[in-house]
Amino acid sequence: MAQVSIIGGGSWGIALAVLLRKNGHEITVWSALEREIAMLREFREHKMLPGVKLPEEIVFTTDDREAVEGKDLLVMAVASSYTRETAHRLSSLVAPRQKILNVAKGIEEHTVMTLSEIIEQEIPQADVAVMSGPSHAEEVGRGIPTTIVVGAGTKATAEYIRSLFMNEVFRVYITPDILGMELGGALKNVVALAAGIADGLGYGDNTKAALITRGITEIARLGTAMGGKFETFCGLTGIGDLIVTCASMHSRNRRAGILIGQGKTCEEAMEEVRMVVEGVYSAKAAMELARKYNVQMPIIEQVNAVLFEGRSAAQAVKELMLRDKKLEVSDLPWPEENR
Ligand SMILES: NC(=O)C1=CN([C@@H]2O[C@H](COP(=O)(O)OP(=O)(O)OC[C@H]3O[C@@H](n4cnc5c(N)ncnc54)[C@H](OP(=O)(O)O)[C@@H]3O)[C@@H](O)[C@H]2O)C=CC1
Ligand SMILES: O=C(CO)COP(=O)(O)O
Repeated sequence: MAQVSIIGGGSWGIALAVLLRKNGHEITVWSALEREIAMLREFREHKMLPGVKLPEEIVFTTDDREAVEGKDLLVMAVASSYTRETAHRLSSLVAPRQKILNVAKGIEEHTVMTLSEIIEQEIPQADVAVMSGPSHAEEVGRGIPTTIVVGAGTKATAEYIRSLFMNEVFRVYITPDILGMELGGALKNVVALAAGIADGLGYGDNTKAALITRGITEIARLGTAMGGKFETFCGLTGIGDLIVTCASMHSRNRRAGILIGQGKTCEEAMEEVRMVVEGVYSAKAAMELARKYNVQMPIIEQVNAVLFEGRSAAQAVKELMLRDKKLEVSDLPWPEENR
């Protein structure tokens, strides 16, 4: 049995707390917000996971020391915009090579760093790993079969973390390609906003399939230019997570996109969804990275224009449809060129 702390009491952190408790581990849930902890203690349920009872044995705390000291694993489940300040706050309490698993998805806007890079910068003594894949908290909380990937700096760390999480409804794969995983997880949220916008405009399955397929092409183009492995973008943390996020009503990014497609502003949509819409924060960072690595990301460019420059959603779709004519796969030769 391991001692695990979940850092952040949002829906994903709580779903993972319930899963890990079912696997027999001792769980502490930490939040920076006293009010969140008081509600979880009192109601033993998270508002976004109705019907998922939080076992009595889970300890809830706002005490940093209680959350960190002596734990076998810290699961960083705060929204990406709080990753740096939370890591900074807890840093001095983290022991050398203490394991930290980031489960949030995002890229920091002003530094364009991935979340594991931020944690490593703030807590250099930690052994940092990531977990990502198609996994809505609402379904994991209900024990619906789910597959996911753990990436780590060593195989031993990845295998250890897998041993804590894996059970008959939660299958865990492992990989050394942390960068590819994190880029896939962050960038799919921006494409999911586009998929939601298309739904909000009343478009259909053809449009959705186009956005998913061309979206993963964009993600892989940037991701491989940055050093991620192409195969990772074809896997659970790439196309897998993109499909689930573009297709599911559980997705906050898709739901925010639908509202924007229906005519709401970005701020109004975020207000209405009332949970973290990570794609809005990753969109600008993605554009910055596209410029830095000199790759084309037309869908992500149009999402930025709609979110931040006042372009109408319908105009953005028109611009995507009428952009320069292209080959589908850029380096396939024509028969006549081989003669
Ligand atoms: N929900 C899902 O299905 C999945 C979510 N994720 C990722 O997990 C991350 C968290 O998402 P989710 O749990 O759904 O988000 P929620 O909107 O449910 O919760 C927001 C998170 O932000 C934290 N937070 C809010 N204010 C502060 C603060 N001042 N300081 C520190 N932390 C704060 C909350 O902590 P607290 O509650 O303690 O206040 C909570 O962990 C996101 O990056 C998301 O992309 C990944 C896979 C699945
Ligand atoms: O990452 C997720 C599922 O894998 C959750 O996506 P949303 O943040 O859009 O809800």
